[in-house]
Amino acid sequence: MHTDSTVDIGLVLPDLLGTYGDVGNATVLHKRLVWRGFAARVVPVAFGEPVPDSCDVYVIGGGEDSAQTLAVRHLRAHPGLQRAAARGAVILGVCAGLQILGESFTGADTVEHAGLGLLDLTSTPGGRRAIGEVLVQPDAVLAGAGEAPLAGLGEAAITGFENHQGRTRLGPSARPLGRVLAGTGNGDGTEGAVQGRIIATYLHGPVLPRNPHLADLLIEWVVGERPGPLELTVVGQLRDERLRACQRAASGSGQRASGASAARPQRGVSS
Ligand SMILES: NC(=O)CC[C@H](N)C(=O)O
Repeated sequence: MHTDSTVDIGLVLPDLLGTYGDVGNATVLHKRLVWRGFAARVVPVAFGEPVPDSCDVYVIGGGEDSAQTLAVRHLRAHPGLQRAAARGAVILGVCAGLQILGESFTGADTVEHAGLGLLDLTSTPGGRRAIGEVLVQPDAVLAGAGEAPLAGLGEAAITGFENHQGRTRLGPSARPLGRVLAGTGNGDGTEGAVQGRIIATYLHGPVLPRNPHLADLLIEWVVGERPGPLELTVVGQLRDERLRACQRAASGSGQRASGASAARPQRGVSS
């Protein structure tokens, strides 16, 4: 159980990394904590400010290549996030955030930029921009032989919206968040990355309002116990609507990812 009185949610560089409402991920964590009776606050960290290492959980969103390059320079110059990760802080990275948390990324400038080295992954530009709805089957269901399922995430599908040029290759220390059933994700049939208490994904939406089970997994890691259920009709409606849109994309178009997952049966896809 978390012992401090207040859960601090670090909102990392929302002025640079906040495309598609990604800052809403911090709002969702805050609300879902407060509704369960936890004291919580969002701690925005603006460009130019030092990065505190004291937060319990950090969210870092997406952005265009130029903003992403500025952001990584800032985060390397003020390594509070890296110190927090070393003591086990929970981190959610989205799109540019995913790439920044990795070992390196190459953007439109064709320069390889060093990342923060918190995730064993590298990102390089793909052939065409990946844009559209994404449907992901969590590895909790489709863990490979010898792989332990990602405890706490359950079988429910993850949905989101992607818009990125980068493709990401995971190293042996990271595992994917799931398998792509519609969309592109990492570009090899997998989506996102999990390593220790860090989860990263290409999914905007933002991802946490659309996937409350993912929000609650992060909260479980932060507070040290499984949070109780929240019955929120509007959240269920949003989830159902976005799942239907993703399933249409999965069954219809040429949006499917290249890679093994596209051929996998859609067993266990649930909300
Ligand atoms: N949406 C994003 O965060 C984009 C990330 C990165 N600039 C890319 O295009 O791959």
